[in-house]
Amino acid sequence: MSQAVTVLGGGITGLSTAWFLAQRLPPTARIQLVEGSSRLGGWVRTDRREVDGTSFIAEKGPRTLRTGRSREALAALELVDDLDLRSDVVVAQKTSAAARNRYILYNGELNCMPTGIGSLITGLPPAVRCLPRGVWHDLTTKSNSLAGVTDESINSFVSRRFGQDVDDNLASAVMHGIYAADTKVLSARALLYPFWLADHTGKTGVLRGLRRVAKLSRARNTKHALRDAEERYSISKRRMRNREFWSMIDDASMYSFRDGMQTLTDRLAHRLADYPNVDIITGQPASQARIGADGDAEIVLANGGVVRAQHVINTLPLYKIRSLFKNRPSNSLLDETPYASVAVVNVTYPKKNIVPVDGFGYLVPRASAMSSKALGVVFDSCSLPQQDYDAEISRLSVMLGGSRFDELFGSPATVTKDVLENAAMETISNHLGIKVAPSDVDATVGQNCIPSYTVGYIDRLKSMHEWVQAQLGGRMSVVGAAYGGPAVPQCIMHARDLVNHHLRLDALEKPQLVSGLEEIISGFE
Ligand SMILES: C=Cc1c2[nH]c(c1C)Cc1[nH]c(c(CCC(=O)O)c1C)Cc1[nH]c(c(C)c1CCC(=O)O)Cc1[nH]c(c(C)c1C=C)C2
Repeated sequence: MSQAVTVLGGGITGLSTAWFLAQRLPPTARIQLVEGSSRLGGWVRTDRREVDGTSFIAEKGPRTLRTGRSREALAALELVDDLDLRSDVVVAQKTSAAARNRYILYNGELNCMPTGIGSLITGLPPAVRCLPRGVWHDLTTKSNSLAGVTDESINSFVSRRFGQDVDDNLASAVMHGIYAADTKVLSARALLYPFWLADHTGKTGVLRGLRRVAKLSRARNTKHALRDAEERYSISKRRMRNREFWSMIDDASMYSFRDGMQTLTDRLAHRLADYPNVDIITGQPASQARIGADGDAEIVLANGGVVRAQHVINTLPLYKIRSLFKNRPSNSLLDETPYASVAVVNVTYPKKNIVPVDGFGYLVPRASAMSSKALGVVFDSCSLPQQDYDAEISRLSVMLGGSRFDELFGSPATVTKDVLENAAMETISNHLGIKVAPSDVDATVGQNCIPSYTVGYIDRLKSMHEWVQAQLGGRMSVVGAAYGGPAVPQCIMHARDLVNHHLRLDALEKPQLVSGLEEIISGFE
């Protein structure tokens, strides 16, 4: 058989993986992307809605991407550039209210997060007053990490070093906004790695230890000096070619596309379809993965069809990978990783500036959980007004559920739209005081959409590395939101890194001891 690589999953990770393969493999190599549902894009989904002749978008998943100089931000921007989406990009400038003002719900009021040292002079809002005390506590208290403990919850870590209030009012809110999960279960070692390391590798506490950790990580990064230099060179060439785009990005704190995030996945899907050596199979879930008689990897589809390849890049969520292997040995990451379900309720008003404050939106910390069914609200029209197309509208998104989904609304599989939409309207009325009737309300449930990196995650990731290597005789690797972080740019960067890594090792043609997790794991060493 001529070279063939199969990509399982047609979300942002699967599409990006197929794209990097198509870019780097010769045209004689077959690339087969298998998606179980009839739609590509996964959790990235932008609905177009129309009310009284006004058309607008409703973002159902991730809605903005971060700019900046991190490898992941640049990987996503390079992809946007290569897909010729530069003129579709809309940004929130660094100086905009959306970039500067982020709120936390505290005692029923919106408290604006400090943006700099100036906030100390203007006065800190009540939710944040615990922070200077917490910083002082960390600076003046020697390391109190427990000997022999290899991980702990973010709640335990933050309250041990900075005080319980800092977790109750601040850290829990931030983690709701990213993982829709509680800091009492999330891993400090996995999600706050530099801070956790600073505490565990010295006696000075977290903040004083950070300088030492930065030095260590600079020393470790020399390992990647060549790669980093190549990446810097590639960006500088792009800057020369498309000055206007890159300088717009330099001034921005986040971006999306005029017609929403799905622009990115749609363009990937269209460009992939143009490659004669890429086959996209939709509406056929993979039901089994096995080794065929000739030693190649085989993916059995629900209709009985079989897709053969020398290598399978599996981007499915862990709960779908579980069912692909008959009589498989147990694995703690596969078997024990919970996923959060989030309901996004898009609410549109026939009027501009409906929200009484300007900003990105607000998050609900644990301290306010009893007085709120929502995890947070995003002020979409304030963040990216370009997406309103000059219409007289205001768009908001209310995020519900997460770790309290079942307790508040029952099962995400059976909850009705009405229940969620009523909870969203109650949230908007109680927290923002908006009483006027919206022109459109639409709830969508993302069932099991965000993996929770719970305590012990890194050890489980290492065990997954071995488990993957043992499957399909070295002909499978994994990449996606459950490993190197759930943000879209992280998924894109890890897809690119995996393809480059496997090409270097020739692992896409011949079986090798690879898992796709090598670089992610080395980041924790
Ligand atoms: C559908 C709800 C989601 C919640 N978290 C995520 C989604 C898709 C995933 C996520 N959200 C953020 C990050 C970090 C991004 C980064 O660091 O670059 C991730 C992985 C941050 C974030 N949170 C909210 C927004 C609008 C953003 C910016 C990125 C994005 O658009 O996803 C708002 C928000 N998201 C959730 C809640 C509960 C919430 C509350 C206001 C859950």
